[in-house]
Amino acid sequence: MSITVKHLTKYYGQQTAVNNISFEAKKGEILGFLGPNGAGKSTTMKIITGFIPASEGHVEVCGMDVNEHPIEIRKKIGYLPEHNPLYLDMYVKEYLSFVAKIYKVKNVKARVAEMIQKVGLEKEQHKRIGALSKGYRQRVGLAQAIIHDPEVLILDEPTSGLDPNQLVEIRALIKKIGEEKTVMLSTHIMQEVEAICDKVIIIKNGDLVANNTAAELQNQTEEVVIYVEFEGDISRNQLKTIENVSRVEKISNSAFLLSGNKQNDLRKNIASFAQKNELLILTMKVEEKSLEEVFKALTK
Ligand SMILES: Nc1ncnc2c1ncn2[C@@H]1O[C@H](COP(=O)(O)OP(=O)(O)OP(=O)(O)O)[C@@H](O)[C@H]1O
Repeated sequence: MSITVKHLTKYYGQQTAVNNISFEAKKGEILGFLGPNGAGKSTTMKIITGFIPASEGHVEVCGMDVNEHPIEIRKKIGYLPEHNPLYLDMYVKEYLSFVAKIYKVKNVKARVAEMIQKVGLEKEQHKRIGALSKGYRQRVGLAQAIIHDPEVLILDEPTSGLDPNQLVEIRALIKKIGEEKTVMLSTHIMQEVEAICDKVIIIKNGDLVANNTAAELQNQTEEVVIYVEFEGDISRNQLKTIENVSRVEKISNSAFLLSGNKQNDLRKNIASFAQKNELLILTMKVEEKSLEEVFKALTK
């Protein structure tokens, strides 16, 4: 395992920020770490990277305890903190060389040039960091996180505040990096998880509420929703009489969303209802429950 977290708890004074959570990430996996504001994501990431100590529990990175091997662990981890603490007065190349030297990277000049190319900073490489846009600062943050070729990358909200184009580019970059490394990234954005993550962990008020693949999460719900469109107008009340239909939502006079329990195949009941009432069905399809809705249900 690249990351093993067992019964991790963190108290800040009286407050329990992380409450007895356990999870693992395999080598080469991209793990999405989700939760509402204040759920405990940054706290967990800071403990994994060895920046703050746990109150209780055990964290291993690449098979090593983070408390027992703090220096070794830092060589194996690349970390992009939530508030990417860049030195704004330094130039891009100067800063990356500085970081490379801290990590005792061999052939600093070549490595910095390689990172600049990898994260797409060629055009901005001679600028002062303070003069860069948010998206380019994030790229500098990513470059510093991978400059020492770590096995594990911890990225705290790497795409927050980016414009839609930058978002797509940074996601693609993370996905590419994830082909070789284990990545754990925190986010509020469900689509991000759908787009790049192999596994999803959701926390709420410090408690772990889900640990699944994105597809498993989508299937977790008991409810099925079916979109039906009839040839003519039909009333909501009529549709409510269909066996096992628990909810009817009107889209138009002839189109509705019918909900029921997954256990019952509502489509058959809808079809026989239409037949009995001599109605013609133009469209009938099962609606995919979005991960966004699953997230809302688990964290409300
Ligand atoms: N140094 C600290 N001292 C006291 N309380 C803290 C400290 N750091 C975090 N907290 C509290 O711990 C809880 C979890 O915070 P954390 O930053 O880990 O959440 P998060 O999930 O990363 O939130 P966000 O999505 O808003 O960044 C919050 O209630 C926060 O106020």
